[in-house]
Amino acid sequence: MAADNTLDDFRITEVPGSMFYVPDFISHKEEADLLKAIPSNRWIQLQHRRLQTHPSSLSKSNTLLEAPLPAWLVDPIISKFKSLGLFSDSPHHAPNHVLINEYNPNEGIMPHEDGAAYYPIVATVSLSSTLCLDIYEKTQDGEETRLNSTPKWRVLQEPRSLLVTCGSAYTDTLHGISEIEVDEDLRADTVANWGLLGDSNILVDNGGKNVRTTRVSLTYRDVLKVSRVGARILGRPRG
Ligand SMILES: O=C(O)CCC(=O)C(=O)O
Ligand SMILES: [Fe+2]
Repeated sequence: MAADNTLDDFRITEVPGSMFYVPDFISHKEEADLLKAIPSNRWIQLQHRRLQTHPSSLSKSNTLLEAPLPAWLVDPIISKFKSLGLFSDSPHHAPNHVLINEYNPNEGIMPHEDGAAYYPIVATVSLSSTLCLDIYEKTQDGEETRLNSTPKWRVLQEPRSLLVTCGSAYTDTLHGISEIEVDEDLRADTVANWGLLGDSNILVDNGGKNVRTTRVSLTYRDVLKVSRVGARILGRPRG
């Protein structure tokens, strides 16, 4: 990413609402440093991926106990967000929560919405492997909101890239990662962010296929409800 780029240079115009894809958002060295810094003892193993949350997971009422993010999750990523103006309109003007997901080949995440616990912006940094994020349109059927069973768009996430989803792209769609080993039929007319990719030639040379290896994603969000109870326990006066 060049220093004079603005977020609008990276808009995925095919997807309504606001979605942006920034290739090479971080360097190879920054990627390697992040992978090394991820603590090996904080993973929670799920059936189809493993994950960890920083500074901690949300309570049942979707409240975050106020605590700083670890330094390695702040620099360089949040400084780079600031230079793009990301999170400037969100309540805390910066992300306060990071979810780290790790997917082996054949692993993924079911279509879902990120929901109302967060301000409607999510910024995802991808590490190690390329894969496709499937985006589904919600359709209104009378009172009922339904999910179309086939993805409407596919966004390819390369290692070191940033994907930003906000506005109606956040509220009116679902996203998921299919549990496959190879993403196929990757072409200009099937990948929404094709023109923004860092290296589309590698896909062309590979017959439109991407063979997945293990991918790690860092999803940055601003949790709306923050409790200061932790600060009080640490000795701040009440009231
Ligand atoms: O790994 C990703 O890119 C998506 C993760 C995700 O959707 C989530 O954690 O809510
Ligand atoms: Fe999500």
